[in-house]
Amino acid sequence: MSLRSSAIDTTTALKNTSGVLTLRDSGYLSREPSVISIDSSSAASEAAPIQTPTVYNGILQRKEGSIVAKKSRDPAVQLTDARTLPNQAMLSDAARASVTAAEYAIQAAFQAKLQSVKNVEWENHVDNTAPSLNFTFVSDFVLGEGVYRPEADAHVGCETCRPNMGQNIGCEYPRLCACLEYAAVDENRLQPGDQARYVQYQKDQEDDGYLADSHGLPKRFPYQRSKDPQVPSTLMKFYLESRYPIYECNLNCNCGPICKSRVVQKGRRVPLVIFKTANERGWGVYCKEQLVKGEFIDTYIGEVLTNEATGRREMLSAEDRASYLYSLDKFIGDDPDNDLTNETCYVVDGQYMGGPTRFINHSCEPNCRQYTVSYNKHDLRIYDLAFFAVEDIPPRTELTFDYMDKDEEEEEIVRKKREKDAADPKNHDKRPCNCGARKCRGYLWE
Ligand SMILES: C[S@@+](CC[C@H](N)C(=O)[O-])C[C@H]1O[C@@H](n2cnc3c(N)ncnc32)[C@H](O)[C@@H]1O
Repeated sequence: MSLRSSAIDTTTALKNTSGVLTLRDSGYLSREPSVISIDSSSAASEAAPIQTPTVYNGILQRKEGSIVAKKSRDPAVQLTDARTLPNQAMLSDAARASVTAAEYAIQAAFQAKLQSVKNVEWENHVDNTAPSLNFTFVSDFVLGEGVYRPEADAHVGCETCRPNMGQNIGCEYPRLCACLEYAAVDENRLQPGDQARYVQYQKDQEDDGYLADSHGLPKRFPYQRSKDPQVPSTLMKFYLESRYPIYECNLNCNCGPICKSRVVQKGRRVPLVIFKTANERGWGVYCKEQLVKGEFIDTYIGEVLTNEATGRREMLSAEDRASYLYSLDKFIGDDPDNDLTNETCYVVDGQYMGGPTRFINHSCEPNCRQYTVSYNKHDLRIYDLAFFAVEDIPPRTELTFDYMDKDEEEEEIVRKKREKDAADPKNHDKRPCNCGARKCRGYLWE
């Protein structure tokens, strides 16, 4: 599971059936001016199929929160062919105008957007820009058309567990807790009587992967009490070092809210800052406080799209644009019905909607990693993408993760491969990586 090398155009013009051009956001305050153009002939036709606008000759006015295209009756208003914009007169006006006022307005507008997000600030010590206004902070996944997710009250919870259990480690029934049905087996706690069952489990794993039946075998709880009194809990070493999915207890579990198997679901508690990087990586994120190894940071959220909807967005995108796409492909191959494939799995798009983690940059030697966290073991399509610190991270250190989620390699091996890749002309169109790590692979995506 990795961040996809894909790009989405930031154009947000949507034309609804009433012929009104609606901006999904305050795009007209955008730092990068966008030319919005519609074909005036197709605008008149209610019944015409929605198509990408091409040319606009007329006036734009603000109406009930939308930008509306309107032809002027004033003969003094000259028609402008939008295909030739910006024209020479506009360019010379722009060259003379001060941009300071616009920059302040954009900064203030972004600051206003941030008000809705607890414990997140932004700063820029590099230039006067602010992050794109064409982005809305949300607090959960926003399901796109054709995306289905069972309601939280339909999740299967652990019934054997008693209220207020699990204060130390988890539900305290490592063999029986229903939530741990697919959790990693704890080989250290196998009893002699488990042997035959364990051999069968290993065979099942070949076919069923993460969904192999491990009922009755001792399982690993995901979290442990932290040594730092400021940090409630940290991810267990096994999970931190593996890519095994983490199963947390849910709304329907008997164990109650203080069970230790509830961390990611309680949300971010650390203060984050979105900041402008100085080396062509756009915006990045740091935490104002010290993070300890295994500490939960936040989840990656955004619009959850079908693969077709993602493909449509990708068609419109420019190749060199930043990518915010995350495929939810963790359980491909484990689905007993084989319905889940690269073509049918959902994709999280953080470009237009998301949280502060959508600004986290890539590093080939990262200090964070993204883990699969599920509350509904029967839903293989939607789960949380949760970031944890994989080392102690001092305050104000940029947070990074590996977009390709690669295993660590020896520096010398990486160096040789990087040099070979750099010499290969077929790599010259690839996006270069500016992470600056000693083990940098040279490119963001393969
Ligand atoms: C998920 S976004 C991260 C936030 C982004 N920097 C921004 O300003 O919105 C991913 C994009 O950030 C840029 N990026 C992230 N890490 C980078 C790196 N190590 N080197 C170069 N560009 C990077 C690339 O444009 C990439 O497509």
